[in-house]
Amino acid sequence: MREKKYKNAYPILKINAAGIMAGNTLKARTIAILGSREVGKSSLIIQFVENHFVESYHPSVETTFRKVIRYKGHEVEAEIIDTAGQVEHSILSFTHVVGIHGYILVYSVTSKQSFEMVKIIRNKILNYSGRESVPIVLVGNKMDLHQQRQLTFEEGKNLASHWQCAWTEATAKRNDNITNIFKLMINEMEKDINPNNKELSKKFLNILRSKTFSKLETIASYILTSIVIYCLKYLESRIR
Ligand SMILES: Nc1nc2c(ncn2[C@@H]2O[C@H](COP(=O)(O)OP(=O)(O)OP(=O)(O)O)[C@@H](O)[C@H]2O)c(=O)[nH]1
Repeated sequence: MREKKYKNAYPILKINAAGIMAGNTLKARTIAILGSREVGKSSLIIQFVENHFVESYHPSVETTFRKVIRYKGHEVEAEIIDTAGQVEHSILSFTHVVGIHGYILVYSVTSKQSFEMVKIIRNKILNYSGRESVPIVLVGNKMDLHQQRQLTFEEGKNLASHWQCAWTEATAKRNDNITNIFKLMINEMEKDINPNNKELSKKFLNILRSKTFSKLETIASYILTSIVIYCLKYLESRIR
């Protein structure tokens, strides 16, 4: 496997343990880009960081890029990890969830298999992190390849609404929606760190629902057990 060389690439995987406030507004955020091979992960990053498109394909070795992103009046120092494409036998390691603030999960609109792979990857992330949800932007790349499309716009959109995450289609080749992917990512990460009242009440309601549910189950099984005991005692007294 050849290692790609890029202007702004740092051939290291040094991950911050948490978001760091440097000065007043500069925040550091670590983003991992995951997905099947050849879906265009490196191309998306290179287009975003270096403003050009790489036509040739070389399988990636993990590489880290940095870019300062301006977002809602703040500057975010993004560390973007370009991972090697995931294949069935090598999906994700534990290092991909340590110190990562957000995930860009990429599929190609020309590959159903890559769409299935993002589902597997998300499950792995949730399992490793032990969380019910993490900040995710789902990206359907290669939207310029109309003739080769295997996935509709709606399929991507529906999956994202099921996961309650951000989603967009994009094309690294035509440079469409690339900056938007990273703005969506920052938005998702900020929501996760500073949830607004609506999101807080949603989370609270979910907890309440699950607690109420388990409470109801306990009460129901208590009542049922009491009835059975009462019936047995009644039968016993009748027999005597
Ligand atoms: N038509 C088209 N081709 C693209 C697009 N994005 C990437 N490609 C091409 O798809 C191939 C794979 O792109 P990469 O960026 O290397 O894919 P990757 O996901 O990083 O691949 P791995 O390193 O194996 O994980 C390259 O030949 C790119 O030129 C796109 O938006 N449209």
